[in-house]
Amino acid sequence: MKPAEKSVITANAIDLTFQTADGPVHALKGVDLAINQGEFVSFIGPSGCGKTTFLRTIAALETPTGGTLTVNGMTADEARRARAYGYVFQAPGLYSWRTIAGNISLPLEIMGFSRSDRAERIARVLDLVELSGFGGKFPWQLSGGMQQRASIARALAFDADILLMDEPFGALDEIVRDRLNEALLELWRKTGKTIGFVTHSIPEAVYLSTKIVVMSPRPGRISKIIDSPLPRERPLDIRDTPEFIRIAHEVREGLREGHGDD
Ligand SMILES: Nc1ncnc2c1ncn2[C@@H]1O[C@H](COP(=O)(O)OP(=O)(O)OP(=O)(O)O)[C@@H](O)[C@H]1O
Repeated sequence: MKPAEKSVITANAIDLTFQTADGPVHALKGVDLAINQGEFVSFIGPSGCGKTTFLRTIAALETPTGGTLTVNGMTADEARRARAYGYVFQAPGLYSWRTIAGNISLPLEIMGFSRSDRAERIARVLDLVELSGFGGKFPWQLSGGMQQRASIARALAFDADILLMDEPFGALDEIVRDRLNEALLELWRKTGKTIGFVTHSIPEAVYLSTKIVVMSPRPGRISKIIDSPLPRERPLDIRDTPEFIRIAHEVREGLREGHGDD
């Protein structure tokens, strides 16, 4: 097997049922997926189809009620303890009383990195997200897009080779989102990380991904997996090409089919 084809996340028949006061909620049913090293995988689907739950399951923030999941050959729980991934939430979640550098430093402090190692890592990740020079600022001094870049820097600081991102740009306007999409692709190409990315946006999923996982609700399941033939180098205007429009159409069809049994 070529190194590029090594599966880093493997899900087999994952089921997850939440017990609620109103009865069981089948958030995931029979989810099978292999994510290879260096892939950029987007999860798209209507509200409630289990995108966040699946990402949280990979990160051992939820425990499946059935099936098996491995991350870097470990259980999700072992992978979490081995710090196999960074996790980026929808809201930047930066502490207002800490500077940007201080926010990035916090998990590193908890993990016991030395002061000089922390300083070196903070400088490197700020550079990666193009925020060099902003380390001394407080979150409220930065725009929403810059704050989200800072939260990505925080997730990158301990060098995990997997990055899990739950709709990180959902709250941003389209122009800022375009810029961050470009920056994220650039970062992905530079670092070779494996990325799992939740989105509601078809163009965002098609622009970013090597693989698009279309999900459908009740119960949450994968209805279609689309491997993108687009090159890894993607200027924004690739969105006007027939190939891009064809893939976007395929995703839209997948979403429609997933709704067929509603
Ligand atoms: N902790 C929980 N307890 C009970 N039900 C939950 C819990 N977390 C999620 N659910 C339910 O599981 C289903 C899947 O939710 P999930 O948040 O994963 O969907 P999603 O596709 O990410 O939705 P959205 O796009 O709105 O974020 C939903 O019906 C949701 O209400």
